[in-house]
Amino acid sequence: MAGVTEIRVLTDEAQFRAHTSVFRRAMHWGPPTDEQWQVVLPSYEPDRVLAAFDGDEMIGTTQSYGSSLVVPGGALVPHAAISRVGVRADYTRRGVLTALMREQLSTLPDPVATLRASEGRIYGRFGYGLAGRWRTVEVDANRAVIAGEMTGRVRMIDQDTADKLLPELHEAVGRTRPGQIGRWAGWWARARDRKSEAENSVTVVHSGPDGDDDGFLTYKASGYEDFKHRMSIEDFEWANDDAWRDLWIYASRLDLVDKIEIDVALDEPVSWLFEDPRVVRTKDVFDEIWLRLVDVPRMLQARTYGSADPVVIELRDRLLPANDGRYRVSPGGVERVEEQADITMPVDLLGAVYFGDTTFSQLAATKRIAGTRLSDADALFAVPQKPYCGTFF
Ligand SMILES: CC(=O)SCCNC(=O)CCNC(=O)[C@H](O)C(C)(C)COP(=O)(O)OP(=O)(O)OC[C@H]1O[C@@H](n2cnc3c(N)ncnc32)[C@H](O)[C@@H]1OP(=O)(O)O
Repeated sequence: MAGVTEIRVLTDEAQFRAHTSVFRRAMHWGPPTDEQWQVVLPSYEPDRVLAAFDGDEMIGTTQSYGSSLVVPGGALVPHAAISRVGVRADYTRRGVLTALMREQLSTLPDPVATLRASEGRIYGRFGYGLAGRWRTVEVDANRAVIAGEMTGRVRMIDQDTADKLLPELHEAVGRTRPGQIGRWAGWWARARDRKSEAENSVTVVHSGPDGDDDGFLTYKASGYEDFKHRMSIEDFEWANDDAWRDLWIYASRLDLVDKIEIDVALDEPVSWLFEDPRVVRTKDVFDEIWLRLVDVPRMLQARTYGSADPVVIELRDRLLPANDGRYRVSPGGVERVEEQADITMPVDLLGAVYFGDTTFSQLAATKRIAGTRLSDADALFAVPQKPYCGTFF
């Protein structure tokens, strides 16, 4: 659509509302009502909203939310959460999204971006790699026995208290695992609204023996049948193993609950909690984090590495050529070099291995990358914990 599509930064509320409508239409949803719009508005952050225009008509959208991201080793880096990507159905497959992505990536203030993809084939070409997945598990609550008692205390809080406490608790306990992100004001506004719609949404907070709050759980029940419910855990964060285990004890001992459903990290050891590990069944594994390394040198420096001999990676980045080049990765850090490369790969696949959800050897087996010294690269990028975000946007 060269020559017709113009990308503009949107600045006022009327444009933001049109932006939401164009995106929602692309998703086959209707425009927001006045009431819905009041909930959506706080998610529009100045300088982060882009739209494609054909003359005066808005035909495509994208935006980002300012956030933070935990990388392997525990550092927190500024992060753009990308959302509301849509192109009007009468303008698709003419390069509108390509123009939006180009502009967005070249103007982002953050060194890294992530998104949740509606389809698996859209974002690789723009340098996003599938970097983390979640596992949906179902627990048979009737047979779910956890031996022993709680070490701390769980208390139920009302909605007003949750509105104040959860953002603070998330800052304190919800940004420890690689892949977890800071939540922005608009995210909390949507979460509050969803909870007020579901009148039976409940939040409990955990405190340890010292009395300090160190975890929380938000859940709701549905599907009442034969006096039993299905319980969905919608938000669950903790600072330590005791808080995690105590909150699971609470959930598994709730009366009138038949099944518990929750999305967890691939390596969360839920089955080991229960006397009978078969009470936990994996229903699905699905992609969660699509990661775009925007400033590759900075992001490679931000994470830590395992011990192995150094490896030189030659990187190609079609949309951000400043990232092109060779990087020598060693346990002590990363530097740009001119020497011969061991492994050659595009930026989306560097995103895929960045959190350690997949490995260089696995990608080489599929012929997606080529190279030698793959096991050294695997050891350098190996992580003790699988990535998981747990914040949907
Ligand atoms: C983070 C989020 O918000 S996820 C939500 C994403 N939005 C949606 O799914 C809403 C419905 N879909 C849409 O709005 C549009 O189809 C979009 C945004 C996915 C794509 O927009 P388009 O303007 O058609 O993309 P564009 O024309 O730039 O396509 C670039 C390339 O990607 C390919 N492509 C685009 N969308 C898809 C897709 N859904 N499946 C497969 N290939 C695709 C195109 O074929 C094209 O390939 P080419 O360069 O080899 O010719």
